[in-house]
Amino acid sequence: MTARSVEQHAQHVAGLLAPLHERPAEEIPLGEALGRALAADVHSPVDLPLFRNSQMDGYAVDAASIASIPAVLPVRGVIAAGPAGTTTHTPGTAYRIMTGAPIPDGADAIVPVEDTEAADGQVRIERSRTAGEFVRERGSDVRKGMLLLPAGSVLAARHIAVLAAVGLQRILVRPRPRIAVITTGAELVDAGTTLHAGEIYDSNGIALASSARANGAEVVSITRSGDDPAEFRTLLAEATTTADLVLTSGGVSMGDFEVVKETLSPLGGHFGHVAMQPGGPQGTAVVDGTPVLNFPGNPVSTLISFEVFARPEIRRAAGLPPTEPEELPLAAAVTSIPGKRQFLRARRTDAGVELVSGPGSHLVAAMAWADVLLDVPADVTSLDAGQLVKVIPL
Ligand SMILES: Nc1nc2c(c(=O)[nH]1)N[C@H]1C(S)=C(S)[C@@H](COP(=O)(O)OP(=O)(O)OC[C@H]3O[C@@H](n4cnc5c(N)ncnc54)[C@H](O)[C@@H]3O)O[C@H]1N2
Ligand code: MOO
Repeated sequence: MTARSVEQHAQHVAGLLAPLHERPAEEIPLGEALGRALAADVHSPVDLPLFRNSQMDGYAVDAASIASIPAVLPVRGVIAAGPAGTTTHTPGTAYRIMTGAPIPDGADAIVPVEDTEAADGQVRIERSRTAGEFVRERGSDVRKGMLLLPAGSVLAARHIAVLAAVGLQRILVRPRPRIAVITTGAELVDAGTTLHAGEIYDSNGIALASSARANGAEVVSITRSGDDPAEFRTLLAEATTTADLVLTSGGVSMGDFEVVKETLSPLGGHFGHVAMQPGGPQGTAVVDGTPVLNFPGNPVSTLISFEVFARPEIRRAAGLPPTEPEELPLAAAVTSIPGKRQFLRARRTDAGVELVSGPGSHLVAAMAWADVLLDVPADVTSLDAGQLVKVIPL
């Protein structure tokens, strides 16, 4: 059986995952919007600042009255930031005013308190100010109706700040793909369980779920099946009721207990080899109308399969920008397997990109130490020190 290329399999996966991109935008509270992508342009419903206000704690005056200094002006009152009626300025007088408080109509400058001395209902001003100084004009930041943030903006705290400042409570964002994770293997147990001979901790469940979340997905369930096809089929049926995409790990290769392959092959699943390492054995299926990606069980294979096949589609569905590969020099020469695209674990150093491990797909600690995958094309078997190479940021 000839292996598919990575590009061919990625294209096949993209076709299966097309429904992820058709889900409608959803309206959510602003407080839950961190990291979400705006589904539509947001225009400001108001001017910002909302009203003309003081930039300093000090005195609201008219610049003309303090043109010659020192000037001594009667203080007509105190204006705090907060609910207030309108006040009107009389030339030659001052109001004590706080930062953010509305400026009296007719006042055109604020004198910071540091440049003043108050006594007996009067203020002595030691320094002139020109009209407009320390005055925050209404609409000087944004005008009502102006584009605040374009569709596609991925909301960071600063974006949420301005949406809150204009008083928006709910916003329209791209939906998060709902993902279910099923791990398989009779050897798997939860952390915190006493290990018996032959057992290992299930790391792929939490790893795939974390990968999905890190790329904008909502994880609806993480479950685990032993090697019994009926058990796996039941979990799958449950998963497809809530998920837009199911990710599985393990059970896809050439062993006697390949629960995923055994269950899904008769249901029209496709299982075969992709010319890559790690991540060679791959499966795909559509179950009850829901796409299912079947990644190999080795911990590094599972994570790299996610990076290569699932991450681009999940990010796109969530409205997140793609992770762009980088070109960096190689610290030391590298050899690679002929005929397979290799994704080697590496990290950026001052000397260039450096491998952190050999190619073994069980080396889960080395995967953690990597910050990039060195992407070696299938037809390349050696790379020289200093050569520019393609890396995929993790
Ligand atoms: N005769 C052949 N054997 C294998 C081939 C092959 O082509 N011919 N391919 C190898 C490659 S490459 C990979 S990758 C694995 C894929 O195997 P499966 O997807 O069937 O995965 P399992 O056999 O279930 O597990 C492989 C390995 O990973 C460990 N594992 C599985 N699930 C988890 C988990 N949730 N958390 C932590 N570790 C997990 C499992 O214990 C095994 O060690 O097949 C090769 N064999
Ligand atoms: O291709 Mo498998 O995923 O190396 O270990």
